[in-house]
Amino acid sequence: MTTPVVGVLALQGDVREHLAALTGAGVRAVSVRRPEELASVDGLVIPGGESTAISKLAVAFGLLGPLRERVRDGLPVYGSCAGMIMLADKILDPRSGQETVGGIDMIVRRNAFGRQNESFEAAVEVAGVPGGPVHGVFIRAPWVESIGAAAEPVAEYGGHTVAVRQKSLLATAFHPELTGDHRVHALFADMVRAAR
Ligand SMILES: NC(=O)CC[C@H](N)C(=O)O
Repeated sequence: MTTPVVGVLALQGDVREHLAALTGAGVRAVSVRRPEELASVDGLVIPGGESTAISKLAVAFGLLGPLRERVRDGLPVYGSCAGMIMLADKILDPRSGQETVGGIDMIVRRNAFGRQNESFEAAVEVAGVPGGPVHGVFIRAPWVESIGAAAEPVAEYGGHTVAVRQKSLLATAFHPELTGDHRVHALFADMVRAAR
């Protein structure tokens, strides 16, 4: 089987770090900025950054509709932090005009762990990631306020769900792409291979 091609939505956020982590996890990583680019990938990462900006740029670049369509058709997608917010069916405190792609049956609270200067790092056990806890970097991180029957919590921190999986969709409130540990991206790469 050929190596899967995984895109990173390159509108705003830490795109380069995800490209590097995906390469480290053994897939071919490419930037996605246009609908034609989205059409040709086997999986997609929505990076950390600012979900309001990513949402507005997705609309401006004509990507929101195609993103929703590909998610509906089963495209594997992994979202970290702002990307988790983009994958939520509902967010509690959207800025005006903020849209999500949706796909995961959950309600997410933005900036739930506090402001930039309340960012923190913690060891987090993630179901499906072997070899012990991952080093979770939480930067103005969301948490999952509530989760529907279709979705499965795969990590908790401080009494809150901080990672979720629903079929071929994966979301983490933290940023494994900033740590040099590629195990979460490797889990996602396996999900992409399984979906092909
Ligand atoms: N590190 C992050 O991606 C922060 C997410 C940001 N708080 C948002 O609402 O989009």
